[in-house]
Amino acid sequence: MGKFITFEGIDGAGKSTHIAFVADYIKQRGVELVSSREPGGTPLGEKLREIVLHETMDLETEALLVFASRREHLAQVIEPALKRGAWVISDRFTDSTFAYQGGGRGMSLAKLEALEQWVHPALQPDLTLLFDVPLEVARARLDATRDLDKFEQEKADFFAATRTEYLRRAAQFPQRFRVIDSTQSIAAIQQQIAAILDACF
Ligand SMILES: Nc1ncnc2c1ncn2[C@@H]1O[C@H](COP(=O)(O)OP(=O)(O)O)[C@@H](O)[C@H]1O
Ligand SMILES: Cc1cn([C@H]2C[C@H](O)[C@@H](COP(=O)(O)OP(=O)(O)O)O2)c(=O)[nH]c1=O
Repeated sequence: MGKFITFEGIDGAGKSTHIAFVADYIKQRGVELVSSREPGGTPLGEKLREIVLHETMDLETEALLVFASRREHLAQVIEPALKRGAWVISDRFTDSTFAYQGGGRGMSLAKLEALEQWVHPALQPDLTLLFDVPLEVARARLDATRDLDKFEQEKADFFAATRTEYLRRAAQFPQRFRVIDSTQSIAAIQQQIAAILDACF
């Protein structure tokens, strides 16, 4: 079996910045690597991503759509890759649903746990890198760079609740989570990530 590594954090925390670095670091070890993202990662999942990121909908519809995208991602990409011994890195996975639909929007965590049990009863990431920053830092980074999607336009209290739920998950599953202080410089963060990855080989 390969290894499954997920990247998490509130929008603007710096996740995307480090994915290419991690991909290169793993490939240098001669390991087959699959790099993917959620919502998305498959043709159907990418269609669902467009809908989830840009349309207003009932909260439970939103949760069901991200889990539908995930089921397809697992079936088509993640599970076959891990079985053949490849490593998979995913920009977001189920912790995002707990943080955004659970923490941010207030959906019952018990319902999300039921969906998680349904969609991937036996699989959890081997490693989850949680990029953690204060809200003001994330907001300033976002404002400086890009047009904002539906989630990125949410207010500070939404992201405060999202961040709190991420940190709760990290405390609940300390064996797979590594919380990275993303106020550090990019170089310092990459040094920390390299040390974390070295321990995985
Ligand atoms: N450690 C850092 N220090 C300063 N700027 C950063 C840092 N990490 C990321 N950034 C910048 O912040 C912005 C958002 O980063 P990004 O990786 O796109 O965040 P995310 O994928 O978590 O939403 C980008 O312009 C990026 O260059
Ligand atoms: C995977 C997932 C993502 N999301 C949200 C979080 C992000 O705001 C958004 C995906 O954006 P993101 O992955 O941050 O992409 P980009 O870097 O292009 O902005 O989807 C959920 O609300 N629930 C989920 O389960």
